[in-house]
Amino acid sequence: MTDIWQSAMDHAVALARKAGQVVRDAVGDAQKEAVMVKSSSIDLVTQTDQKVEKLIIQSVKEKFPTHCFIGEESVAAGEVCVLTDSPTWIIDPIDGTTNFVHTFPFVAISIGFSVNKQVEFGVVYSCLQDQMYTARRGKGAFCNGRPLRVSHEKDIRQAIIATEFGSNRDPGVVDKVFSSLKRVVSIPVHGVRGAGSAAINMCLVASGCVEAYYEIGIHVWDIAAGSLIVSEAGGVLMDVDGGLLDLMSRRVLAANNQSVAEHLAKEIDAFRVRRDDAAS
Ligand SMILES: O=P(O)(O)OC[C@@]1(O)O[C@H](CO)[C@@H](O)[C@@H]1O
Ligand SMILES: [Mg+2]
Ligand SMILES: [Mg+2]
Repeated sequence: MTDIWQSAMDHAVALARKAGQVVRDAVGDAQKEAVMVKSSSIDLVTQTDQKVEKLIIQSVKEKFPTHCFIGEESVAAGEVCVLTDSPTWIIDPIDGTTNFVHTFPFVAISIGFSVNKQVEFGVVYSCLQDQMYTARRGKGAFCNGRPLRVSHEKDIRQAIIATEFGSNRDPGVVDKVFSSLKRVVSIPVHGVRGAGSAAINMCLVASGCVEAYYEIGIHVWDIAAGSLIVSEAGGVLMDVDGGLLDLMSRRVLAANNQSVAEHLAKEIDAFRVRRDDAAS
């Protein structure tokens, strides 16, 4: 049976590769680039983020003129951020802009594609590592064409957990982030890591390198593609409170299996943040 979204997915992979070249060409010069700030002094954006998002959206518009977009830098420029049932490209042109600015080598282009609010395919290109992660709903997840499978570990005490400190440094939020982290470290788990990119953290879960990843404060463009890559690699997704994942809620927990996920959810202070689709 023909896959109606195959040509869109092929286009996404080609665009991610092209965008990755733009990012690789710029990374050495990133420190010379004007680094601008968005929601806070540590929420960074560069001209390369904006250039890559334009490149992707322009090309998709030419090929699929009826499709919709949620793009990180377009939303920052005032576009609405609402996930509808229409075919929608959900784009993070550089996930890991802080890494990009500092030449820390985990920088991804993340492209998710949803229809009826369900992610149909996800593409995450870790461009400095030249690792192309892809997933098509119902057809598995791959890295550079090699099938991905989550870790078999069932005991969270034998696990590595990925998380991030986030870009909200309000003292009350920092307290909550650290109290969760203290509980997780004290389970005790084998270790805690963070790549500085939600998309890459999710690909690490899908690859079996880490058992789980959680974060509060991410956006839909950080996790749309990665969420399908995790589930197609056999993993589970949920809200940090153990409920159903809501792509717009800015909270995510991805794990290799239900038992690790549920144990982790019990340790997290699941505070709420303003939703991506909150009316502005
Ligand atoms: O603004 P960017 O680079 O697209 O993305 C933000 C982000 O890198 O920051 C978080 C770290 O707190 C990551 O989990 C998330 O993906
Ligand atoms: Mg991001
Ligand atoms: Mg970004």
